[in-house]
Amino acid sequence: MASFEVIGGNKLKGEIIPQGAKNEALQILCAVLLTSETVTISNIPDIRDVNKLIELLQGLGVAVDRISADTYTFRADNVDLDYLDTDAFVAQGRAIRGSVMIVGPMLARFGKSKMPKPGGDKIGRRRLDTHFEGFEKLGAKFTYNAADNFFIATADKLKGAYMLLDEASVTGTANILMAAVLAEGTTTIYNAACEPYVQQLCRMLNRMGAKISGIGSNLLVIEGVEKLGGTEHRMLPDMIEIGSFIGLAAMTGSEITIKDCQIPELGLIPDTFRRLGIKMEFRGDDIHIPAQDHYEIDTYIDGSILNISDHTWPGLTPDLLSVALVVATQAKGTALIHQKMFESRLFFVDKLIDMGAQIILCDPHRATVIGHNNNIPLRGIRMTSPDIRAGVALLIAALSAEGTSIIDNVEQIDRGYQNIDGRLNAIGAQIRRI
Ligand SMILES: CC(=O)N[C@H]1[C@@H](OP(=O)(O)OP(=O)(O)OC[C@H]2O[C@@H](n3ccc(=O)[nH]c3=O)[C@H](O)[C@@H]2O)O[C@H](CO)[C@@H](O)[C@@H]1O
Ligand SMILES: C=C(OP(=O)(O)O)C(=O)O
Repeated sequence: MASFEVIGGNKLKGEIIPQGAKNEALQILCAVLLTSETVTISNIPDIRDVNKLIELLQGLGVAVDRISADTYTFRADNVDLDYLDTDAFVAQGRAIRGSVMIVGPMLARFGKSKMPKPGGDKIGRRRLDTHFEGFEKLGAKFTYNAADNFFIATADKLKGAYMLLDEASVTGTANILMAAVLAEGTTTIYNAACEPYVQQLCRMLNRMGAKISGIGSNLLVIEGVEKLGGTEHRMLPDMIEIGSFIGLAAMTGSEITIKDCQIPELGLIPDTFRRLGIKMEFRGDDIHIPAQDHYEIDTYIDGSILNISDHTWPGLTPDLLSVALVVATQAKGTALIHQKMFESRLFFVDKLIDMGAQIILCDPHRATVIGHNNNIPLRGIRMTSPDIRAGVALLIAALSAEGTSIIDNVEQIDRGYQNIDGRLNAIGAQIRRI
């Protein structure tokens, strides 16, 4: 288990380039299974979860070539279905959440798929019903083996169908979509998730020959096609990393320019941080955050307390609430952070309270944060990173704190942030991997 030793209190200064989007990458990589032709993907982040998924694809027989630091070609012309029965596959599937999205493409192209309960953050219940109910609507037979936690889906030929998803699941929508593109006839997915990750997947599938309309909405219509071909795809910058850097700049009073952000794809993210008092300027496609000694949380028109809560897209992504929460600890004013989707994602506030933050955990979903207006710095402590986004929030807290912090279990952060210590040290942070 690796740790970070963080010497806090330094102001950072400079430019930082966001990595390619982790959650988009996990979808896009699974889609290479839909064709026997070559798919070239660029801006792939070099992070643990993505590398593990690439290893899983290689295990399945996909030919993978790294043609530059962030660009790979994939060719799934010799897929080995027997690999699904190996211990290596089970270990790889269990390691990451994104592995579940091989089920849709495998089912569509080979009529068979299985998957152990996938990994990912332990942030509350993460059910997969939406995925498998969708496959069943397309005519697949689904069995769940409770003894070893295995999901199995088979189908002779998938048939297009109308479905109203029980929830707008991000990976569920991607999975069903990847099955539906090769189904016979028309599929309609209502209450579909429409995060930029899903939009990007739709665009890539259309370039491969799929016929998907309604992209960006919660109503996707897919006319099935016989086969898909190769394509090229470039990942968007990671919007969660961009939001994390905005929060980092505010908490450390730093002047940072985040390069090439694809600002129109960021939805409510910039405005959410603005409401927490963070000033930012769009310079072309860069986001410039000036050094600010103080920032003040907005209130609503009637003077009531700001509530930052998650929602399915185009609402605010739940993956940035931990960062918003840590930012509020040094703002002037009060905010209520309401994590609606996951019931175990706010428990990390214990560590922030130990560092001196004023937070009341109202219940598992809600925390009230009373900011210090930067008058009382957080104190460095030893802590463990419970999940990827709490991990980065704690790293931001440690970088702003007085003294030295140790953050254990930084593999959680490495799941989704590429060389974060190296990149932040390059703009003035003091982080040592121990
Ligand atoms: C690999 C990947 O892409 N992971 C992301 C994906 O996870 P993932 O696709 O696993 O998450 P889902 O969208 O399925 O659901 C997330 C949670 O929200 C709940 N829910 C979902 C939709 C809804 O309308 N109502 C509702 O309450 C679900 O029950 C679940 O607890 O989307 C999540 C929600 O944006 C993100 O946190 C994860 O980072
Ligand atoms: C929860 C997340 O990831 P995963 O779904 O891979 O656990 C996340 O990216 O914030």
